[in-house]
Amino acid sequence: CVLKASQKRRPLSRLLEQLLRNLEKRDPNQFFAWPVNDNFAPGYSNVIRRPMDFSTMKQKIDDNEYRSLNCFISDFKLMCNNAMKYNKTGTIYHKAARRLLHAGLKQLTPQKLRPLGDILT
Ligand SMILES: COc1ccc(OC)c(-c2cc(C(C)=O)n3cccnc23)c1
Repeated sequence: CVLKASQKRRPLSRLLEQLLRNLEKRDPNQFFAWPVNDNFAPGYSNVIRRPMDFSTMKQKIDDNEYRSLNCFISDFKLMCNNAMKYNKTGTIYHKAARRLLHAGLKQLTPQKLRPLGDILT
């Protein structure tokens, strides 16, 4: 039988896409959906050396750039930490990043991921 396109994806890619969708739900304002634009964030590219956002993470999944779950989690943390570095404490972006990081890492604990089986090993 012919596998559907989604079934042809590598198991890790399908897992990461599912995890990404769940993380994106924690960003209702879509502050993290796209790369931060220097026009809206003056001097951003001078302060943040390694920008990251959900659309870039999705592209990296599609390009099979993530060799492991840990690499995926590192990019998620980078994205949140960038926002907490550039934006002052108390700003909506700093608060959104702290909330997103906290909620996201709770979804990525071994207890939550163990049921997904041995594709993580
Ligand atoms: C107000 O609406 C938007 C829409 C998209 C954004 O980034 C993709 C942002 C945004 C996202 C950020 C972050 C994540 O630092 N940011 C910082 C300064 C100014 N704007 C932003 C805001």
